[in-house]
Formats: sequence, C-alpha cells, structure tokens
Amino acid sequence: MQFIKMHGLGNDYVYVNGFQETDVESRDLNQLAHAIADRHRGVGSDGLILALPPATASAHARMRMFNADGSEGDMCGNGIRCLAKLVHDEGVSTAKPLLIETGNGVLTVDYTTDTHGKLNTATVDMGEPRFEPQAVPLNLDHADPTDHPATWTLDLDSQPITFVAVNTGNPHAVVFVDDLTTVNLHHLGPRLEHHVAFARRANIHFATVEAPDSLRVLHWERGSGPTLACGTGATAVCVAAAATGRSDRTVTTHLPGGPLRIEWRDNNHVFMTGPAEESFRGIWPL
Ligand SMILES: N[C@H](CCC[C@H](N)C(=O)O)C(=O)O
Repeated sequence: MQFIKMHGLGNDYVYVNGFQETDVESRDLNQLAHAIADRHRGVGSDGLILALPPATASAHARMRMFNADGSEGDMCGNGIRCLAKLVHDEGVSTAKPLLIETGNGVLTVDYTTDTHGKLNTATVDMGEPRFEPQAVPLNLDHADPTDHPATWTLDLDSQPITFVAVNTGNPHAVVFVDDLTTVNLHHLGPRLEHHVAFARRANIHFATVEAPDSLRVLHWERGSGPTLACGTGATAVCVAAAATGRSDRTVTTHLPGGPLRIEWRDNNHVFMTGPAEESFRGIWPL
C-alpha cells in the first residue's frame, strides 16, 4: 500500500490516497493506524488519514482520520489541510475551494500554491463551535457548572480543574494557566483525556494568553498524546479564550510546532490558516 507522509506544523500523519488504493476501507483500519503510527516498528506518525472518494457528488473528497492508538476521530484540522494538498497535488481535483466530507460535515478548504503549483497553505472553514455540554460531550455527573456557561470544573485526584469545554470537530477541553512551564503535561494529559467527565474522552490543551491576539498552547491529544500541533485544538483554544473574554476573536495560536492563525468570524464560523507539507512517500508492505 502506497502512502504519503505529510504534516501540518509537525502534526504528522500517514496519508493514503483512496482514489488509488481503492480497497483501503476493507482493511482493519484501527489496527492499521495503530501499527503504521508506531514510531519504532511502523512508519511513525500521530495517526493515519484516508483521502477517499466523496459520498455526495457535491464534494471533492471524504476524510477519515485515525489516532495513533487506532481510535477514529471525527475531524483533523492539520490533517484536512494536508488532505487538500493530496487531493490537489495528486490531480484528484484542483477545484478552489475544495469541499471535503468529514465526521463534522462538509468543510470548505481554500488554499494557495507555491511556484511549482503545489498546495502549501490552506484556510479551512472549521464550521461553528459547539459549547453545549451534550455536544462536547460532557458527563454532567462529573463536570460542575461555573458562572460562565462554557466553563466547567472537574475533580482530578481531589484537585479542582477548571476548563472550557467545546466541540470544534472533536471534543476539547482548554485549561488556561498563567505559566506553561508549570504544566506537567505527561501527568495531567492522560488523566484528563480519560477523565469520566468526558463521555468520548477529550483532547486537552493548556493555554496562556500572551496578548489579546496571541495565545501559547500545549497539546495532549485524545488517542495520540503530546503533539506538536492540533488544528481543531487551536480552534478550540481561540474560541474558548474569546468566549471567556480573555482574547480577541482573531488570534495567532503559538503551538509547539509553529503558529496557526484562527479567526472566529461574525457568522460564528471559525477559519484556520496554516501550512501543509510533504515529508516523504513510501510503501507499507502489509
Ligand atoms: N490533530 C488533529 C486533531 C485530532 C483529534 C483527535 N486526537 C481526536 O479528537 O480523536 C487536528 O489537527 O485537529
């Protein structure tokens, strides 16, 4: 099976062109994702992403994304930029914008190309953020409300953790802190990811507000652990900060792998702009 290794700010996935590998969905994709993502025994990645023929004629492609643990997510912000690159550069479609079917609906991807005509940057309409607890989803037996509708508190090892919960294509929890260097990501990340307050687990982000238009973030992703960037996560951090009066609605989120520009526009749609890069191609023998 041929693959293309691509990344968005270091959030790296193995991509399979389902327009060529036409039988890819007949495979055990959870097992394939877990094996291919292994950074010692496999290719090594944050997961696996399939570019597939669309289910509806109005779209140009369909995306399925799997985390390193084999679990399937609904959306991938860095991933959809790279999937658009595959669709465009491999000649599947050069429509502009591209319409991509995802687990979070059909998303619109506009893009620019480099001097060789290859897609290098994309702006994705991520849709509307959903703060309702049932949309995240939250288990309200284990998440306590606060005086702000999007902000909750949970108990972690007898310590209260306050977070903003939002679905931006996947479940996210944003914890605002004063100093990221005090965050023990590898201790708190998995414990929060799997906390009973999150009915489908959650992607966890620790964020500081450096300026009204500048946020700095550490990610712990559901199913993949620490990543260099998370596009749906950066989107979640932006709307969480803006909704709680901590920031503007247009910000640069500074992720470990680099910056993403996020705009929460007046029509309630969130737009994410960032790079899409190819690392290498290969053949998976199994
Ligand atoms: N890295 C992805 C998020 C993957 C989400 C996945 N970890 C899940 O929610 O299951 C991004 O750039 O949006």
